[in-house]
Amino acid sequence: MLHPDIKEVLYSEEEIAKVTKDLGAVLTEEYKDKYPLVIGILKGAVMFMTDLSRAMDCDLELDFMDVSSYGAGMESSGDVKIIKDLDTSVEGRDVLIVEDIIDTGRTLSYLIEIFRYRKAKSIKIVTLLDKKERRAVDLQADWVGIEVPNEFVVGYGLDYIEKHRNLPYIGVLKEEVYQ
Ligand SMILES: O=P(O)(O)OC[C@H]1O[C@H](OP(=O)(O)OP(=O)(O)O)[C@H](O)[C@@H]1O
Ligand code: HPA
Ligand SMILES: [Mg+2]
Repeated sequence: MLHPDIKEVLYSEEEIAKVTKDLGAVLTEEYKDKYPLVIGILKGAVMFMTDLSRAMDCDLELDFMDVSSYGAGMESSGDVKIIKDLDTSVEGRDVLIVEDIIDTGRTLSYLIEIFRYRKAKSIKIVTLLDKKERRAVDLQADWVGIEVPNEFVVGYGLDYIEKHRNLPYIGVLKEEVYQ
């Protein structure tokens, strides 16, 4: 049943699974002899990371990093903080950053700067969702699952004040929920 806070489902569980499987096949080819360090950005990317990595039929290493730029609101502050760093060194590694959504691009441009400074061999980005209209900095993903309209979306990892990450689909919140 549709959650009462959700106005509309944008992408169903089945559509997300198909996009993820297709991206997994492309990434399998790209990384089959590279033993990449696949880095999920907590918490939003958790669902996508677990499904995508299982769709990649090659050896890889998983790690997680938690950065925050949004606080509790709906607007990125641009002030990115590391909440949890990686356990692994990126030096000399082929790094694949996994994100649930790119919005302003600030989170990822900060991470790319850090991984460059730490001497990663290559740094690429895969994101399930790309909200291109909202970009505030020059940042492009290498692989995009779905381009999303400029609406606040939740589900499949994405939250509104920590809620709705567990919805199996991606939907748009009703205005009355955040107004
Ligand atoms: O392109 P940007 O404007 O930087 O926004 C995208 C980032 O914002 C969200 O994370 P958030 O910082 O809200 O934390 P969360 O993943 O724990 O929800 C999302 O998961 C991305 O990581
Ligand atoms: O549309 C969004 N939904 C949830 N979290 C987000 N972080 C950036 N954009 C979004
Ligand atoms: Mg995030």
